[in-house]
Amino acid sequence: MSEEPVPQAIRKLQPGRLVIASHNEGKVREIRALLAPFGIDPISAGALDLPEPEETGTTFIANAELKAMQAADLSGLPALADDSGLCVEALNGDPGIFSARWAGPERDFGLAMQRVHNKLVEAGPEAGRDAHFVCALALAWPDGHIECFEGRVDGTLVWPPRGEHGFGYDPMFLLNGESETFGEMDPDRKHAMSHRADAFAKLVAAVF
Ligand SMILES: O=c1nc[nH]c2c1ncn2[C@H]1C[C@H](O)[C@@H](COP(=O)(O)OP(=O)(O)OP(=O)(O)O)O1
Ligand SMILES: [Mg+2]
Repeated sequence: MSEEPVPQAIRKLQPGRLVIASHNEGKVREIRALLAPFGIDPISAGALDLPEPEETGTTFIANAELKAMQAADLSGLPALADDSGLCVEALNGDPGIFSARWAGPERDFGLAMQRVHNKLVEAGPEAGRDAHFVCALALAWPDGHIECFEGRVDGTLVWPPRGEHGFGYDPMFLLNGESETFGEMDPDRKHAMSHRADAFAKLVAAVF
């Protein structure tokens, strides 16, 4: 069996030598699963006790960049950050970059999903249920070099939420063409077709 050539960057990303600049367990789990086929076993920002930066950016990319740069700076290791969110067409893209903040300080996504639903009810019966997830990934190197990639998937919102898998808004998101919400889907299936998988494929194509 012939071996795949090992590209330059993957040699630099040695096991235990990449930080996932996220404090969200659900995301860290998904990013670990996406990196596993490359033999990369990353360290999480939480395990390194890195602080959670304030997300002052006005775009997903800007927030991913600031999280990745801070983690690379403080750890001296390459750092991968993810800034993501749910954008609802009838709500002009809300909650968007504020998706985590809609869950309040307790990060209660039952509450966040209820808020989305309430706003759609307020918007009236003609407001559609179309929505998309966005994932911006930023890979920052300790020398200051940074690379960014954005992924997206389109779907519709269901009510009530369905399923116990995943995290965040997964139980109310139905990917176009699917019958199970991201919350009902087997995690491997979600990892293969999510916005995070889309962004990750772009990162792999460019970096690895
Ligand atoms: O696949 C997903 N399935 C469901 N919900 C999702 C997903 N991807 C992002 N989301 C929602 C929830 C999350 O909390 C927020 C991201 O906010 P975002 O600031 O990027 O992440 P976060 O504050 O949870 O962790 P951190 O900034 O430490 O990476 O969007
Ligand atoms: Mg955040």
